[in-house]
Amino acid sequence: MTHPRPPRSVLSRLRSQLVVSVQADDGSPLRDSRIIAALARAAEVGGAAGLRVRSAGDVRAVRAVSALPLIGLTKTWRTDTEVYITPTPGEARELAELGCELVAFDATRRPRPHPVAEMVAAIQGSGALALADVSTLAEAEAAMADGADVVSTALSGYTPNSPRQEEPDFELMRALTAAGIPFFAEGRLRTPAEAARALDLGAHAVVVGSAITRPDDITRWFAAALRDAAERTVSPVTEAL
Ligand SMILES: CC(=O)N[C@H](C=O)[C@@H](O)[C@H](O)[C@H](O)COP(=O)(O)O
Repeated sequence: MTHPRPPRSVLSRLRSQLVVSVQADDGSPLRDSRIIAALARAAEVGGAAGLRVRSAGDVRAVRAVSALPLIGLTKTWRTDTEVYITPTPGEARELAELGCELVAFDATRRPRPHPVAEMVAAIQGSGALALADVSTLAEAEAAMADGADVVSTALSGYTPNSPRQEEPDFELMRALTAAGIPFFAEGRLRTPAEAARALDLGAHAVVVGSAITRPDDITRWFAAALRDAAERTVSPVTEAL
């Protein structure tokens, strides 16, 4: 059976908009589809124009409460490959068939179970747009040549080929714009100012996850900052207590 691809107007709907990634990691107390659906609704109420959601179960739960465009993905860790974001055509097809307008998949240049072109064909053939998660400009160029509709900077900092850094990869954003490649800015965007800067650098849309939907991580950032500060100074007033 062939599926019509969603109109690319989904992309125009997302132009210059905020997409919220609503994911809970394994082991997080939030890893429950009902909680993910509530977080997704909260993001929608706050003004998100799209949602990025992990797993078929979470996609079903979010679809039931929101009509926003969905970017679906799976995270499947295997021993034979480092590729874990939607590694197989079967997973991609399931997400598209559940109604995700876009399916995100790892399009990095590492040993992979399925070629990028095969993933793109599976996604587009099931009626969704193919969002290639990349870590470098070269990977983005290759993914576009293989037919991807748009790329995301989601994997910069997480592959051997990309710089590990605390900041979002603004350099990669600049390079993608210079190369004329449409991209979603994603990864380590922590503040509204950083999100706005990504748009200034040419992002089509901006995807924010942890800073909005991972309170466990946000707590870690605050706790670590306080630990560092406490090592620097403790006020004598406090010391006396
Ligand atoms: C590297 C990887 O596996 N990224 C995942 C991709 O879906 C998610 O864990 C991130 O939360 C998402 O990319 C948004 O980024 P941030 O949470 O930094 O705003």
